[in-house]
Amino acid sequence: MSVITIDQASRWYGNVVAVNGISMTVRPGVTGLLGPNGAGKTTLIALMSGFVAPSAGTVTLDGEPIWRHTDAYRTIGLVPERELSFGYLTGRQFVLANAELHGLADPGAAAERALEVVEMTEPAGRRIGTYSKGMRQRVKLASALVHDPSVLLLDEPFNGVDPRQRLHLMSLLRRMGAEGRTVLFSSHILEEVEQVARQIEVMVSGRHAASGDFGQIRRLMTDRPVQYVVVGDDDRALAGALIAEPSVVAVALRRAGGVDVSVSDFGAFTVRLPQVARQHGIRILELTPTDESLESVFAYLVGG
Ligand SMILES: Nc1ncnc2c1ncn2[C@@H]1O[C@H](COP(=O)(O)OP(=O)(O)OP(=O)(O)O)[C@@H](O)[C@H]1O
Repeated sequence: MSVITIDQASRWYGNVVAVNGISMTVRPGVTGLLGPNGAGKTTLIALMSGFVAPSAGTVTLDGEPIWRHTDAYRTIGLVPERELSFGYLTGRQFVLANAELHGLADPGAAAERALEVVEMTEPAGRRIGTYSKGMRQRVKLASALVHDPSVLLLDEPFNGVDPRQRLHLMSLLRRMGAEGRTVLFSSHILEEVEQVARQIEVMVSGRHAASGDFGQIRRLMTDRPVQYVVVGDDDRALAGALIAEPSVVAVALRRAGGVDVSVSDFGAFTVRLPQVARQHGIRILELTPTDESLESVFAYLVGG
């Protein structure tokens, strides 16, 4: 069982601060590192895998600093975001080369075992250049697993992977976590993180913006001002009734039909909307959130 502890860690490149005073603990099981592009996820993963040194603060594995610590490297497997540039090698050759680099006693057996875990034994004799995106991800995962690490770090592993392969990868990560490995993966998609991770850490603009299980993060993201379009069978009456609600901060009739509603208290609004409609004899035909993009959620978290 391995634990990564990040304590007030920062990393800057010239005057760009990629990671800014982050403290978090990554324990066995699956953790999702959620944040928009450029949030510093790749840099934080590089700090955790010992690829870059913190400019300030510490990053430790079971109490030992990771940077320049060979034993830590033997415990960590990294699946980087970048594409494999070894298209001319077969999957098997690539995984075997990694097994040899680790100086394993029986690299051949280790490579076969890792290929089997990711279900790539059959296509392993083909060149990587002929693989689909999902297959390339699985080969990267096999090479990260070849030395049986207790920590597995994956940078955007689901990017560009088709839905079937995505489900396969998700169940693999869940299994790794259930086996007691410390698994952390980054993503900019909340739904993706929710499906796999027990613990979610949110990063925005280099900072640690939130931490919790998916229920807590979901609540945090929904307890924020939200915009809706509500369409009823009498929009003017609906607008009049809604503006009297304390959970509503603004209403506007839309030219195309329906009412734009700004809501300050999402929970109260969802309870009150059907009650208000019933009281005024209005039928609600449609209710659509209009600013559910993750960017607006992140903007709220940073501001808040
Ligand atoms: N080697 C580097 N030299 C200079 N700036 C860098 C370097 N690596 C990262 N940065 C900068 O640090 C910030 C965080 O980048 P990082 O790649 O860690 O974010 P990210 O959350 O992984 O984003 P993405 O998902 O787009 O890769 C960005 O502003 C980036 O331009």
